[in-house]
Amino acid sequence: MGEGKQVPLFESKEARFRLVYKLFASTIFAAICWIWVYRFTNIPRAGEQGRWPWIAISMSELGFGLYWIITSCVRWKIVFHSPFKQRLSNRYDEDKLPPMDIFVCTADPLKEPPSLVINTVLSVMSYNYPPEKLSIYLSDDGGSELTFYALLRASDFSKHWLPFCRRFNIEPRSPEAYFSGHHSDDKEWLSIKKLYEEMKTQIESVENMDKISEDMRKQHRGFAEWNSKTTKQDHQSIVQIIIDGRDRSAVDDDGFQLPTLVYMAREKRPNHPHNFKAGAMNALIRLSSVISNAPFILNLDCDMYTNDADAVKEALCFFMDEDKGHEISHVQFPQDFYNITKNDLYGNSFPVINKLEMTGICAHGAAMYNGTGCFHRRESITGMHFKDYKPKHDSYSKREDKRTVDELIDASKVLADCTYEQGTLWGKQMGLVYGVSVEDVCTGIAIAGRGWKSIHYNPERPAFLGIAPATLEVALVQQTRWSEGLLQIFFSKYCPFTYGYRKIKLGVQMGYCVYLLWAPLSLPSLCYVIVPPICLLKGIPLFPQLTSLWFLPFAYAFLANAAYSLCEGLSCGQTFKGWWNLQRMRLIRRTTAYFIGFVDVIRKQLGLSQTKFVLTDKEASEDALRRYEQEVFDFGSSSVMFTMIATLALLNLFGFIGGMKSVIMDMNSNNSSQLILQIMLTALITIVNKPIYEALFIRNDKGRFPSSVIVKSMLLASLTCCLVPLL
Ligand SMILES: O=c1ccn([C@@H]2O[C@H](COP(=O)(O)OP(=O)(O)O[C@H]3O[C@H](CO)[C@@H](O)[C@H](O)[C@H]3O)[C@@H](O)[C@H]2O)c(=O)[nH]1
Ligand SMILES: [Mn+2]
Repeated sequence: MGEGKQVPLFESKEARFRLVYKLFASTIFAAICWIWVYRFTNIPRAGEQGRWPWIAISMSELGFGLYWIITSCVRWKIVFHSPFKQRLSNRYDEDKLPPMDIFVCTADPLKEPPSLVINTVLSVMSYNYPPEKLSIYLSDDGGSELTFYALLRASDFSKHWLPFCRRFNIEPRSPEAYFSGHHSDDKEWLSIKKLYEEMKTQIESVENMDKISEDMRKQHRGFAEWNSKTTKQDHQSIVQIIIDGRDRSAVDDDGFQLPTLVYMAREKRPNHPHNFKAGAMNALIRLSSVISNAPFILNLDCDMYTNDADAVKEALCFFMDEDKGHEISHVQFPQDFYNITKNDLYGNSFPVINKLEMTGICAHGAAMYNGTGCFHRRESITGMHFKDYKPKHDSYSKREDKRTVDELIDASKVLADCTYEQGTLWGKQMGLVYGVSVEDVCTGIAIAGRGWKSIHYNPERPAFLGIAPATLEVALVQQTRWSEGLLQIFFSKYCPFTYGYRKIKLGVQMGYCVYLLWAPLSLPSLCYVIVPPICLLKGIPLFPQLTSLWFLPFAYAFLANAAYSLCEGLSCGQTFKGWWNLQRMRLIRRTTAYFIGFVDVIRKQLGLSQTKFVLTDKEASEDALRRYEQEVFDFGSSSVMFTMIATLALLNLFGFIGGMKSVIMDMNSNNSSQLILQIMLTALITIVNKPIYEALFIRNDKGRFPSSVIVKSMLLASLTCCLVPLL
């Protein structure tokens, strides 16, 4: 304290050895160009056999090559940021720290059980931060009195939980996560555990009954908001201030003030589009500006509990740095999950994305906003341009709002009404952007375009942990929504290249495209798994001979890329098997979810369908959970995507068998030696797909393919093979 120029509250370090990467990447690029030349100079002449497959494969390789260039962009420069929370504590007394508003979003008491939601809420209530400066808002798009009931119970429990957390300085502070990982015989410990179990049992029994008894209803006037006509899609705005942080009697067992706790279910009417999470967030931004109006906002999904009680302080180090803090709009922590199994069968976790790619984009000044685990500056998320922003250097004194709770509720309710946004800029230039199903990424682009800088911060210990999809179907549905929403952004006015022109650095524009272009990536991928096996069956060669010089770039590009990606995965903490599993999931995603996402975007562009948001299931059946934990594929439903997966796997198996047959029967001919690379490709796809054949032919449990899928895929694949000779 007191030194002339103050030491910074965070530092940024550039990763070393980038030159080595750049050299290596140049060699791959050379190989890619060589392949392009080969494709271009060897096109079969019109009328010659195999002209169209050749053109298709060439286009795919052009697509893959261009995409590769984008992905290497996010690896060009890597910058790691680290905050100094001790310096923050030394510099600011507790009462000088800024208030913080925390938004938790939930949307469905069945897919997101209230017992899960309140664990997230309790974890953020118990931050190592002055509780009177925290205000927690729960947005319930499910409009469910079960969730409201659970939140009431949690507010009672917090009176015991907060002192317990403080006294024993425990981690993590989600009671469920804490108790499932710790044991003690201490008396106080056992008694708090008992209290938690009691609360949980009660909440779960209410969840099971699916209604609130009259007795319980009498306990809080808030229940009067629900009647027999209230449904998820049709109800008035409900706002309840469960704990008023200004109320001197709202204290925990140790006599410390409790954080403010607010429940909100914004108005829903069947004829009003509610814009999903973006709509909920915008209502929260307005509502909180009346009730607490903190300068910083933390946004969490309801399944993301905080795993680091100091996360708020760490984030503030970035915002409050005297030198650079005022330019920063948001600090994004990576999405990590607590239910990832060792080898991550469905590739749900993103170690390489979190550690490398996101830091690679951020190195150019703007971090993606990923919807959860993100701290925002209120002005920037509301829509202000950086150039209009006047940093406030005064300390953050407590707001003295003399209004009563009822007055506050009345003043804020209208802000959550359907009609409030009509004729305003909300969803366009204010708040989160409407109209795309990945509102978070789009909003991040909008904010960067307004001149703000932002930070992606990946701490050693994950600061937030959520639930990853436990079944393949749920995982693919989520990937469909993402790929579709991301491509929608590319085609919208927020396309980084046009919207960001001269406003966002080229590195960031390209970096975003790694994700925005997931959906179109499905086209070359599909081509690569369909055309080669079909051509094999017909004996049409598509790749150079083993003895030809042209073989080299193919071998090098493939092997060097695979080796690099393996090293990258291992260095980011993946296991070898985890990396292998991810390659399979990439193949599956690109040929199913991304393709469906692509088709949906085209339909939307043509005005044939509307934006939707399929909520990710946070619960799975016991049977499904067992398979998930044992890392056994779950194909047990008749999704279209499963038929696609099985058909493509069979097609490659048939292609491989057909190719082998023709080589063996025709050992010495020139043609068969030209087919070797193609056979190797189908063989590789077949090896990667091993679990799919098992689920088709060998397995007997509920996770195998349903017979309808087996029949359909067999028919489709064999029909294709039979039709080939006619082509
Ligand atoms: O109408 C809605 C729909 C969703 N949500 C909430 O949005 C969050 C994200 O939904 P989820 O089904 O868990 O989607 P994910 O794919 O897991 O979420 C990621 O991707 C979304 C965009 O597709 C972002 O909104 C999320 O923040 C980001 O974590 C959850 O808390 C939901 O409760 C709402 O509040 N209202
Ligand atoms: Mn989620």
